[in-house]
Amino acid sequence: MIIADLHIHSRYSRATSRDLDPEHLWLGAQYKGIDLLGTGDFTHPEWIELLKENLVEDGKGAYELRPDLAKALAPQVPAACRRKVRFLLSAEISSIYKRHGKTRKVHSLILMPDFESVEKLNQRLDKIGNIKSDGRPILGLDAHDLLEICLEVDPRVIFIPAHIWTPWFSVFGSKSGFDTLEEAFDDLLGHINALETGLSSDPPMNWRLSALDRFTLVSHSDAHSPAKLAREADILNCPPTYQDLALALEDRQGDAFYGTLEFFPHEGKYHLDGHRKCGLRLSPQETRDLGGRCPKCGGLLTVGVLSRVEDLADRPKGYRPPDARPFESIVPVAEVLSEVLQRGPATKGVQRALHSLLNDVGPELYILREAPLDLLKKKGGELLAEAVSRMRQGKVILQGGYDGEFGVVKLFDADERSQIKGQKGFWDLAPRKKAAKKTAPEKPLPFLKTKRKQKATNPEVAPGIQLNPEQEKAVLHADGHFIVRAGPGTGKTRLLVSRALKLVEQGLDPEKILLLTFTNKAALELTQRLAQGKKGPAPQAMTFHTLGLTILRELNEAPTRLLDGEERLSLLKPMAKEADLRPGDLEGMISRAKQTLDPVLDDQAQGLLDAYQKRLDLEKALDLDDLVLKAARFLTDGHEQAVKLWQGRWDHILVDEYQDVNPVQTSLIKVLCGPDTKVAAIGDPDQAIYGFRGADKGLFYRFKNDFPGAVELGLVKNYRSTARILNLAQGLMQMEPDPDRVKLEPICPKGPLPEFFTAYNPEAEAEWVARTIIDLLGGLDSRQVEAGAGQGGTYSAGDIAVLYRLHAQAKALAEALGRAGIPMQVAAREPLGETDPMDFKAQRVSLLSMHASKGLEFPVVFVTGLEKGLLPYLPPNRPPAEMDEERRLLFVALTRAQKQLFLSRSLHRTLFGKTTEPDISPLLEHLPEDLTKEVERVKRAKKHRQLGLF
Ligand SMILES: Nc1ncnc2c1ncn2[C@@H]1O[C@H](COP(=O)(O)OP(=O)(O)OP(=O)(O)O)[C@@H](O)[C@H]1O
Repeated sequence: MIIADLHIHSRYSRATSRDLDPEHLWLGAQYKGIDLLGTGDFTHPEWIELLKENLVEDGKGAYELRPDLAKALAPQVPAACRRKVRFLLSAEISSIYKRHGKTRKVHSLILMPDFESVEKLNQRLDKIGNIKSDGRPILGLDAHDLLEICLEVDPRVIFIPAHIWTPWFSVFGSKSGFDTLEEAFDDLLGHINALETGLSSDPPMNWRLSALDRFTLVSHSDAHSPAKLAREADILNCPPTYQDLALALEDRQGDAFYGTLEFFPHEGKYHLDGHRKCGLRLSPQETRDLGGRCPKCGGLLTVGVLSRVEDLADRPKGYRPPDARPFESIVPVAEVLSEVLQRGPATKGVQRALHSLLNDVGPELYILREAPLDLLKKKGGELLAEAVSRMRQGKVILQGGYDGEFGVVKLFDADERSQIKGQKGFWDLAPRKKAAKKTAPEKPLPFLKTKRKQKATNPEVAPGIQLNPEQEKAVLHADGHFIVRAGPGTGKTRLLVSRALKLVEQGLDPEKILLLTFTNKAALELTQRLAQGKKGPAPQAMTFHTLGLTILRELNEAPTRLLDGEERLSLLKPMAKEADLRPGDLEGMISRAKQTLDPVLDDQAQGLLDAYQKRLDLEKALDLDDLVLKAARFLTDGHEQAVKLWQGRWDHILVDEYQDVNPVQTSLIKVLCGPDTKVAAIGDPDQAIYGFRGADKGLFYRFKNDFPGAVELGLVKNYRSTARILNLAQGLMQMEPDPDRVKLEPICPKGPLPEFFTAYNPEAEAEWVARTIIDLLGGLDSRQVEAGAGQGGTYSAGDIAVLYRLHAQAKALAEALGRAGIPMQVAAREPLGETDPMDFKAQRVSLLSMHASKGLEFPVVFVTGLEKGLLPYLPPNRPPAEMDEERRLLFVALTRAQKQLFLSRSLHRTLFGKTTEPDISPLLEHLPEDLTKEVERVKRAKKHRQLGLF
């Protein structure tokens, strides 16, 4: 028989002992009596490097400590404890994701046969999330998809749902788990052969679920320090190799998997139910009687493992399946000695006694399970022998743990103890100073004390949702051109798609309908929504650029080369130098000139534009601006043939985001109109944010002139944001009066007040964002949950966006979120290179610029850097950004939020190498104070420790 402990952590995991390196693990395994040990944390790049240096293959399918290291350490191992220790490569991954509308937090234990497969897996995971900041990384990846990736990397993977009953972080967890394994793993469940039962449950509890019969029930320590190794473990009846382990777990008939060593589940932190804050420990029945609410504070009770098992069980208490494996319940030797000696398990006295037992008797598991009682009596005294004997017979006094509070397992009560002779062992003990303390209390974490209660506010939007009367009016509008003025969240995209589909439904050929938008992303989204649930051809959605290119191609005017932004800039650089201009400024000037058919330019500008155009002509190249410009010119210049081809090709042209059009785009639309073409434009002048690029929101107001006979419609019902978010956003816009603006009507409830945080510097601001996100996610690990973060948890990382004015702000934010282990992605400015297909599925916090947030929505939005200089942006040595446009940009940012909005600014800011102490953004200066709630200020930035936030 061999003992295996496959789930442990290294020093690279959060809140673990510094001693967790390969050498200490090797020593620890000998003291405990472990033959086969998981390495833990193989996803961490530094740990895996260390493992590669310090472990060698044993030639049979496992790893061992490098012989020279083992030799040097050998004198530290008592002769009675010496054994061969093998390692297998293991890791734990935390998946936090939304599935079927609920946030799930599921931990998985993964074993891989060799370094090669580990590296392949790490390469894939590295593309999906942050595996560098924590040995137990948090990914926004569905546990099912994680298993799929593992299987793709190496079908030999051993994938074990970890500690399956813990309330916060497991597949059956009461807080964020599933009711069945099928729900969690679908089609891939067949690849799972084992389940880890965790400290708070033992085999008899698991036997009550017939759904678990098919699985091997395994137990491991999940140790965060060498002392905790093997507090639970597997007993195997096979050689210590990867292959044999895999077979043992798979073969439920054979006896290669013998059984397990178990904690008394009562000692686990989540055995019973209760409310730690209120000091309430409850049985499952009591919880049920109380309706799941704490009678003292009314808060939700934490439902423990026993309750959860009873809820899901289909068999009575005491049922034992025919092929159930044996198990033994053990109490760690240090805890036994702590009772015998009546001092804390970590005290010197207990440690000394432990060492002498290791020398005289053997490793801890041998002491607990096999050592003759006579020998224990001889080496440790009668009380020790009695304690061990009681433990072996299960004669223990139990007080169940609950809501993060460890339970208590005692071997004697006070009277019994004094009746047994030879109380002390034979160890030489210093006088006792303090009463024994069972476990060191865990330090509370510095969470913000802002309490937030979350209620679902937005109505769940089903695909076939009803249009409201104003939307319907626009969808069905039949007479000529029209423009819809519609604020944020009023359903503009929905309206466009519905109108296009309605026209098809009414019998119009889909080819006669064109939808126009600005970005590839928006075009793709429209295309997908148009295709949804429809068979046959759908109307076409494309960008203005694509339209321009299509027209030029058909007219045989397509360029041989198309210059992207970067190529254009490098072409402009020498010209800019000569003219003593910044390349960016020259590019802006040229681009703006190309947004109108007849630009009015001064001589210098005209000269530069001509010179640039000559270079393009030489290379037979066009830039992106040229696509629309050239197409529009070709058609407006009266090329008869071309006009014939294109005019009236579409009966309906639907234009999204009309506030962002430029004069060339409008000219193109106009020239495409035949006598029967109807243009439907939709937009929001309050969201016009591309004036700096040549967009002209005046065109929105001039629509009726450009498209004669047009009428104006409006949408005012906002389906996205809570009333309080809208109050703030609309309050902001009052500084830009517009008699035609209509007040938005919130459909969602009031919601919480947006919170405003003032930080000392950008790092502190970023840390606040990270802490608040952890709180919103309900904690990323059990320490955070136990410190009070568990009240949140209705959100997943994908529900959250952090917005900033400049990409330069992203660094501090990404670093803080990365250190905290929060799954996140910084929106790339340029198109991404190669991405993992699973990348699209991963749920992460989005870090993106306010401009890039246009058209998106998130349940929770942070808008950071609300300072003068950033908003409005005052670039050094260049004209300041236009105040009104910056206000609209902020309006766009605020109105991305559905349920919760957080705002922040910093008292110091370093930009372009200069540190300033900026005032609050002047955009916010005149806002009534009661539109936001000020939250705690951070005075000084804390120095970062390796553990980041904590
Ligand atoms: N009639 C409706 N009933 C319920 N929900 C709706 C309705 N119309 C739109 N919505 C929902 O309102 C939200 C906002 O819609 P959409 O994204 O189309 O807004 P938008 O007007 O394009 O916003 P923005 O201008 O800010 O980008 C979406 O979640 C959408 O599903």
